[in-house]
Amino acid sequence: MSYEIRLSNSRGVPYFYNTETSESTWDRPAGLTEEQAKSLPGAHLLTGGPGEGKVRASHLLVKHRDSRRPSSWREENITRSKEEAIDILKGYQAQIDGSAEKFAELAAKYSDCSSAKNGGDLGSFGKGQMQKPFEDATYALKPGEMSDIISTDSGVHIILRTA
Ligand SMILES: O=C(O)CN(Cc1ccccc1)C(=O)c1nc(-c2ccccc2)[nH]c1C(=O)O
Repeated sequence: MSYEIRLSNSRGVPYFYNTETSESTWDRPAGLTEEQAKSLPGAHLLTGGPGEGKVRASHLLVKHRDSRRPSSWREENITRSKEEAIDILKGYQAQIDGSAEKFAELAAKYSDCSSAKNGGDLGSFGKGQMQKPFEDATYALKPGEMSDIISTDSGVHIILRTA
């Protein structure tokens, strides 16, 4: 029997879809353990649903030549080293000095992420949606707190958790 987890558009909650019989069930089908359900396609939909486990964050991303995509709205071809990117981000961190307003102002001006146009705001997300180092750092923050500098395949970031 092969299943996958899908998100119901009408109810905004996940359901189990049997890919052989095309049957859908809200509850975990008999014979499918909780452990097995966690490894199904779409299993990330089982946690971090609306209101449950979701977080909201903004970030300031500085890319470098080893970023997976060393290009951004700010700079066509990013050649700075990771060390240079960290130094630049440390400069912003000092200017921000814990201020959410300053964070949004500098993210809008300097972030290499397309979210710069929203002052760095990424909106809400649940587990399994962002790169793991980014997700872990965000979930470790309380709302209103800022991370230290973290690194992902995209570059180096400072995160402000907002909800
Ligand atoms: O890594 C890649 O191959 C390209 N990406 C991924 C990407 C590209 C566009 C929008 C979101 C993510 C980025 O480099 C990237 N990652 C992010 C990102 C990383 C962590 C959390 C949120 C956004 N933003 C960007 C961007 O250009 O705007």
